[in-house]
Amino acid sequence: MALRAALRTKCALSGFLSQPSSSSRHGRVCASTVLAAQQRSNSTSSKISVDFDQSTGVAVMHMKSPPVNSLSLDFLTEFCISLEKLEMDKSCRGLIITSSLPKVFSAGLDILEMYGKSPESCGEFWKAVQEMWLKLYSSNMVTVAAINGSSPAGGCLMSLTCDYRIMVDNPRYSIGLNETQLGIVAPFWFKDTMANTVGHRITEMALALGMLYSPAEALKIGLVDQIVPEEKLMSTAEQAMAKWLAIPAHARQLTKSMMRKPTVDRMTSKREADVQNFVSFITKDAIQNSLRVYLEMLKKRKA
Ligand SMILES: CC/C=C\C/C=C\CCCC/C=C/C(=O)SCCNC(=O)CCNC(=O)[C@H](O)C(C)(C)COP(=O)(O)OP(=O)(O)OC[C@H]1O[C@@H](n2cnc3c(N)ncnc32)[C@H](O)[C@@H]1OP(=O)(O)O
Repeated sequence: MALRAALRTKCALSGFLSQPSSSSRHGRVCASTVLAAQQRSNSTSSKISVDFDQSTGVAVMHMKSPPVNSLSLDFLTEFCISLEKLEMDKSCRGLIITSSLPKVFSAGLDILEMYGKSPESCGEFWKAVQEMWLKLYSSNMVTVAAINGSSPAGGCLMSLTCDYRIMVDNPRYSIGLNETQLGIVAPFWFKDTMANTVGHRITEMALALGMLYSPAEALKIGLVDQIVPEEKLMSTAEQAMAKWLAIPAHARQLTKSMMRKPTVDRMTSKREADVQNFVSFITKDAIQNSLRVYLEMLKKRKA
């Protein structure tokens, strides 16, 4: 509810995909300049910026929340607002999600939202995570993840909700649902999303061992669809997008719905119980202790 309220308030306050400003009142301008301005629009919030090209119907969402694009409540709220606005704009048919930060696509859920927080805060946070997944997994747009850095846990989930994943081929980057390494458990809908992509057995091993895969390994098991050099990432994403957009929209959307609806329905039917499960699990002393140890390990690794 809090997320929905925040969405309503922010939507009312901020103009999204701000109307391209015509410079014609300042005198004569080149027609192509005006056309280009009319065809592109930009929206920026503190953690997300969106470039929308009306001539292609494709928006690029840049995650820009240093240091690691962790999915905090604020980040998720902004993310969902941006997504909802794009979804409502009938001229927007495709979305590419990428990171503006070097080396990291997204570090996954913000651990600080789960550590030392009240049950109420944890509950609100979890609802925002559910909302992000639901919106992306059932989006009518073609969604492409352009993964230009590491993408553990919630970052991997975000990528998995897209229709197509392209990752930069850099062996320093990794991707996977590594929750068990933190002493926590990926919920059933994280598991379902991965199993829908790479199959049951690979998911079983990957989740149990908290596997993080290099781009080449991820390609091998089908966790990503393509790996490319960094400089080719966006052009490859645009090519993939064009291929998906060439399919008649209603046929593509119905097919996506047919493939994903059982997973979405399962999650939505258990949504409340899932929040309760999360809150009771994450606030346990033993789990809090595991998160503390993991946070310390992250800090030590840095030192
Ligand atoms: C029965 C079950 C019922 C219900 C379900 C219950 C449970 C729970 C399910 C929860 C599902 C959880 C999903 C998640 O996403 S958990 C998050 C997992 N993420 C990670 O493990 C990633 C950790 N981070 C890293 O590995 C690296 O940071 C990364 C991304 C490779 C980048 O490396 P680098 O560029 O070197 O950056 P640093 O490591 O130096 O990090 C910089 C800075 O950021 C802090 N940080 C990193 N990741 C996170 C994070 N996820 N959340 C919060 N903060 C993060 C890090 O500590 C550094 O902080 P500093 O203050 O030292 O600058």
